[in-house]
Amino acid sequence: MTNRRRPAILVLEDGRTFRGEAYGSIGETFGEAVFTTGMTGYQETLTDPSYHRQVVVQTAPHIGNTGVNDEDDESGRIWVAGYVVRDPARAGSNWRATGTLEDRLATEGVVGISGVDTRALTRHLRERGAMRVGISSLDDDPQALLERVRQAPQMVGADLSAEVSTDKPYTVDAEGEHRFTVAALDLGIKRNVARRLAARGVTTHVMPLSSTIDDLLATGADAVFLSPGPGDPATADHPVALAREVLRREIPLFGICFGSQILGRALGFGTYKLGYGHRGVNQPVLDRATGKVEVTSHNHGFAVDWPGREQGFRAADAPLNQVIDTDFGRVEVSHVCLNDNVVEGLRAKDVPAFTVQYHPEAAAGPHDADYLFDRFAELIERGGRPGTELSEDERA
Ligand SMILES: NC(=O)CC[C@H](N)C(=O)O
Repeated sequence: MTNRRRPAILVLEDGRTFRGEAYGSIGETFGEAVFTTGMTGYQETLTDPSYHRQVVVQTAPHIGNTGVNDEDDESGRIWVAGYVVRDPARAGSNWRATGTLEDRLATEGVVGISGVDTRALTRHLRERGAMRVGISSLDDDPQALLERVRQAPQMVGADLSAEVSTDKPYTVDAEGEHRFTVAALDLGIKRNVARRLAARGVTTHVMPLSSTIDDLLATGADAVFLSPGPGDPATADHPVALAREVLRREIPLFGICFGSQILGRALGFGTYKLGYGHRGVNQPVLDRATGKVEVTSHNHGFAVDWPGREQGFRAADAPLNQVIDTDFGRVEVSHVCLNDNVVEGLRAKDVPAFTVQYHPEAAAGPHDADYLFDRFAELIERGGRPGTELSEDERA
């Protein structure tokens, strides 16, 4: 099912237009245009629920080379609202492949465009910021499409958790001997989170968005996990209230990405929209406690606001021992992005909670940050005594 020769157009909300060819499904789609710089892992990107309502631009010029397979999905479907590539592989080939990427996009109704100068498009988004976009292989009139783009919903203010969360709880069993039980609030969880926990003897109960604190605790949870997910964290009032219940009870808490923004809000910080976000697999992050730099996978358009940011204060410049007093005691910035000083992790000192804004569960990697799942397991093992998440080795 190849529609490669049918013309398609891409129109950004500021009117910039790119012409290309239909890729995937024929049709029309709208969303927030974002670029990702990952050279690998397109299947994981496409199936990551955090990309719900986003039109993803791949800066890597060749996409689809290894086809798609039955093992690498991060959820049960493709979530991106649209897909923009430069030069799709004419054939997908890999020992694990079960089909081609374009057929899968078409089967799942994902409208894409190929033959676009994705470098020019990325530079535009980097200069002007993430914005709404439309792709059409039905209508060749950019002006008419532009009007529809401008009617599409914005990402700021988008409350999307209910659209991606599981309807019913389900369980992912520990591998080998069971050590701990974690209740994971599903705001758009990726499969590899539960796998990384399972590898540490953790049984994970993945819980729907509507869960109450009693529902979470009824699983027998030793700890709570707040998942990544799409949308504007400023809208996530129920998860924030739930996180505050967890903090109040001093139950160990770990969160990733959207989960990190929710912990930030639960502690009393705001969140804000980044110009064009961080999306890719080679973002340098400093762990301020150990001084180590890790190369990490990111996918976020919002971040936790830090006192003084708007006046030019950079979290990375804060003295290592600087803590901020919150409703739940002292908190420190544990991780920062070395590209732009965005807050990439929070650690509470008086309650057992820590989070990162990036993806230690990243598949296809990198795996530098996998140690964070060890820190979580150690925190649970110590009965949630806070402020000591560093392992013996890291403290030495
Ligand atoms: N991957 C995520 O959890 C993304 C969180 C949030 N939707 C953001 O864009 O910042």
